Amino acid sequence: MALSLRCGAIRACRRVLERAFSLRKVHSVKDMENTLQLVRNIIPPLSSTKHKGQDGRIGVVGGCQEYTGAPYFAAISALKVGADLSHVFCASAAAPVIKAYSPELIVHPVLDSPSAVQEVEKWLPRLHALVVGPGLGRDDALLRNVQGILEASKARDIPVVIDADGLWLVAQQPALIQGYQKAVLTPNHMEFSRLYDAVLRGPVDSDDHHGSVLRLSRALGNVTVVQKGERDILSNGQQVLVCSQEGSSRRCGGQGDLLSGSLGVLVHWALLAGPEKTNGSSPLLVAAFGACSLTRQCNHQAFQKHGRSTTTSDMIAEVGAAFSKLFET
Ligand SMILES: NC(=O)C1=CN([C@@H]2O[C@H](COP(=O)(O)OP(=O)(O)OC[C@H]3O[C@@H](n4cnc5c(N)ncnc54)[C@H](O)[C@@H]3O)[C@@H](O)[C@H]2O)[C@@H](O)CC1
Ligand SMILES: Nc1ncnc2c1ncn2[C@@H]1O[C@H](COP(=O)(O)OP(=O)(O)OP(=O)(O)O)[C@@H](O)[C@H]1O
Ligand SMILES: [Mg+2]
Repeated sequence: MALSLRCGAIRACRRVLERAFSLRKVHSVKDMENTLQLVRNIIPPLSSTKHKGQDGRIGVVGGCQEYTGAPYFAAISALKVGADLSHVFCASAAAPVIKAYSPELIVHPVLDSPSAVQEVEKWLPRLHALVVGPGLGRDDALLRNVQGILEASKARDIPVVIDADGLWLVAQQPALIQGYQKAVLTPNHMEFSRLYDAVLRGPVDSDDHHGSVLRLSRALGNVTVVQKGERDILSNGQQVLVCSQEGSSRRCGGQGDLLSGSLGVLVHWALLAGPEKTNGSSPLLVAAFGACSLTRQCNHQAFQKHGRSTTTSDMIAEVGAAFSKLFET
């Protein structure tokens, strides 16, 4: 009798747990779908009445002697997502290489010039968003110039996506973006730990990913933070979103550059669309969710075709189809 009661209780308990688990799963899939719908709302319609430039003029600040692939991946991804013009502001040694990768990019060999800040500043009135950091490297003189470019961008209220070595700079000087509401940071695992340690003066709590992203965002004055990983965790210090769009197990270099370049365009579109299109959610969070989903979907599609040999170029070739699948359904 006692035994059968105990078995019954265990079965009931198991049912409750299974239900709770499946509800949580359904709920999170529903959340993802709701947020994808908000991304669809911010995408500008294609129209025959628009002129070149209206759907986005994006600048990537990065590229040095060692790294030419990263700024190329970011800038070409911006174009493939739907920007009309994509500029790269890089060190002089990187410029001919990046130009040779693609005739579609506008490449300015200015970052190591003594007048780098003024050279980039001339273009700022014509740019809708900047992506700062892919392939920038950590040379002190270049970083000083990028500091000036960030200050000039903030003064003009230009949205900035900060990635890779741009995050290295922010970890040295968090005040550079403290409280800037048009900044989105896209750290990978290492970049997140470095930034967290610099800003919160302690190690990340590896058992509390959501809380860690939320705390970093709050400590930076509600700057939007996207922690990339097995699941991407996004926060503006008030809300936390999780993107677990199916990708693959292939982790070749350059996927983060695809994400930051795409995000440059989506941030511009989201801010242009305004909060009524995002149903009260932060436009920057919606844009970031769109870029994370798109990158992971590109990874998924490329992996279906190329398996272990998948590279970031294969993922970029999937941007159009992945975009249609996620956002033009
Ligand atoms: N083709 C190119 O030109 C590329 C250049 N890149 C550039 O390379 C520079 C350095 O970027 P890194 O991302 O290497 O930055 P870091 O120098 O901070 O190194 C990150 C390190 O962390 C490791 N790592 C990543 N995820 C991890 C995890 N979950 N757990 C433990 N370790 C982990 C990586 O293997 C890497 O060695 C940047 O300028 C970046 O833009 C990259 O974007 C990749 C492609
Ligand atoms: N374990 C994982 N499983 C699935 N997707 C992942 C995983 N880790 C990262 N990603 C995805 O890969 C993309 C790039 O993240 P990653 O952490 O590789 O950036 P990164 O290190 O900055 O890349 P890059 O080489 O361009 O600098 C993101 O879209 C992220 O969601
Ligand atoms: Mg990176």
